[in-house]
Amino acid sequence: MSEPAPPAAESPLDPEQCLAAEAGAESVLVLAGPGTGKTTTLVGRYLHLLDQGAAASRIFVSTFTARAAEELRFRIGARLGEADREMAPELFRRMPIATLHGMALRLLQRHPPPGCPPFRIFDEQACARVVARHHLYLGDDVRKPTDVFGAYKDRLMDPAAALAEAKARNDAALLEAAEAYGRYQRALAEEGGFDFGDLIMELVRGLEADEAYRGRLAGFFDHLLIDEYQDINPAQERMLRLLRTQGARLWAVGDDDQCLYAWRSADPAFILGFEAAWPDPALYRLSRNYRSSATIVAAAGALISGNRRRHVKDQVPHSASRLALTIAGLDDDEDEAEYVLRVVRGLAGRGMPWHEMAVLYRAGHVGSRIQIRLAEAGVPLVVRGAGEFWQLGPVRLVAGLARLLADPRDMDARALLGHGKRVDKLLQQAPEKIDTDVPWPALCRQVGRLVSATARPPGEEGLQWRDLAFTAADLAAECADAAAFIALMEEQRRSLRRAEAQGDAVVLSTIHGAKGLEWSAVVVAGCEADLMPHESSPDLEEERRLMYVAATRAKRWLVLSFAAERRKTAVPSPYIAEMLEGLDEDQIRYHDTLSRARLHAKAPPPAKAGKPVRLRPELKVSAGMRKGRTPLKRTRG
Ligand SMILES: Nc1ncnc2c1ncn2[C@@H]1O[C@H](COP(=O)(O)OP(=O)(O)OP(=O)(O)O)[C@@H](O)[C@H]1O
Repeated sequence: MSEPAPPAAESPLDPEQCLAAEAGAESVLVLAGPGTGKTTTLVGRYLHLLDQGAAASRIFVSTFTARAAEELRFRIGARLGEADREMAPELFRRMPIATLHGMALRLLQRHPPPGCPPFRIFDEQACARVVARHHLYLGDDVRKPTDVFGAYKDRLMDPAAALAEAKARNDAALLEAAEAYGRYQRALAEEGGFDFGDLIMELVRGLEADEAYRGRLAGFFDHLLIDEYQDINPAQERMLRLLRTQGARLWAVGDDDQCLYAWRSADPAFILGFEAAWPDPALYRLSRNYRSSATIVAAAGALISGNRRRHVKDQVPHSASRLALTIAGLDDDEDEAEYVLRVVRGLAGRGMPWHEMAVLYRAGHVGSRIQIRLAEAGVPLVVRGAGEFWQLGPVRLVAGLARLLADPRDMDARALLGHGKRVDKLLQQAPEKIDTDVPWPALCRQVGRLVSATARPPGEEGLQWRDLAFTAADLAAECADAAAFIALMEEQRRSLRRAEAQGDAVVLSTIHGAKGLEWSAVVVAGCEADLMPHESSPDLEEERRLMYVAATRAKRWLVLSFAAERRKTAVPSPYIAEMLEGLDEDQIRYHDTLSRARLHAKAPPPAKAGKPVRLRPELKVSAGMRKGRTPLKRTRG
């Protein structure tokens, strides 16, 4: 990971933040909305503890991601530097600031519990290989097997407990999952592997089983400082409980409205029930939003008030700015990418550094067209989450297979396809399913359909897979022939690398990847009814929280964009209207009259005059595919 940029000097804490930072109770929860300075207060708490004589090595700080841990370490280091209290580098490096998984790993490696076997960490790919080797796929096409096994671990259930639950409920799908889980754990054990979920589970097992061991480990810490407490799951809560048995104080910050990880067993009940769950509890609230304009605070507040299961929080915007929120209703993803380019260039023209801008989206494929367009136009960018478009699994399969079918001697195409069961299956089916005697664009569309249909993983990931496969097929079909496509790919890959190499860059990220961050200008792209809330999500409150997190990353400029067609006719997300409810007319700006019409129309108006209208019958080729696009204009920008 690259080193984070030096943090800006931090402001002194306000009175509410000071009270929270200096709280004396045994269990403290600081409950507050976005931008109210929770992380800032956590840094303040840390410094306060040092002032009180606490040793840095005995203050454990947990963050949600490893990147956040590094940023926090940096922020604390900078504050100590400002106060001429620099730490010895070795001490600084060893400060226990990590994710809860990271801390479990550290403890297991340095102080293994009695009976814990030596282990290697298996990352996501290694775990997927175990699943493939042992055919641990589940009949239910909704969730990935490793997610299902992970969810058991998040609830501290071993295979025996999973089996008992399945039998008690007499549920065939649960039984299948529990049996597969048992085989997965046996396979991991044979290879001496621990996956991520095993770390906390093993540590908890050791702490629970052995009182002396528990006493020793719990004796390491006097303070546990937990950021993003809303995303804690049962296994993590248990770990904290056990690490407190020697009297460590718990100090947590969180916002139930930003709980985004229910699918990883995060449970807002932990933050909602904090006071009943911990000894000598004290609740502190922060009410001043230092991040966002009055407009953004009002719009986000109106949105989140639609959720029922939450703590209601009043927020006072520190900034009185009523700068308007912009709504842009575009024709399609290509038009949206072009629009985003205009927005970022416009802001850069007004002097805003690139790194103060972000484009956020619910589903990775929404970002792909934008990623390519910005890179092509020479805008420096970094992609968080999914990564470079041409390296993504389904994209490589489409590009590789289309090129290989067009020219069986194209060795680069073979390399692009890679190897594995999925590739074998595709190559086996291609001669039967694909007519190679058709022009290049039609060939690409057939390949897109085949990749989407045959090689798709289950669940939401499968929907993303489908969309990425179709986006890649669309881009390929826009070229005249395979040679033109190869040239396009190369040029775009080069511009993406060039764009990434520069330090000052626009961030493109999924909303999940934007947690805890802030930018002066944020475009939330793909605000459409089937993406926000996502069509595959059963939890509408969590979907609204996602939109809330996206909107509240913005300091001054917030743009919500939607397309009238994204492979099929699309309608705006209901969340846009919910946000506008909180605003006055002067706080809303429409990109153009069509955007206003599209937002308020019962049936979406047609595309702008002068643009070729994509005909619905073409969609019959395949749900989700479209044909007849104009060639990518190589001269624009
Ligand atoms: N007392 C203060 N005075 C001025 N600015 C502040 C103060 N406290 C926090 N800020 C600023 O407010 C912004 C948000 O702070 P921070 O990231 O700590 O909020 P947060 O509550 O953790 O947000 P989120 O929940 O969205 O992650 C930052 O730019 C921070 O510098």
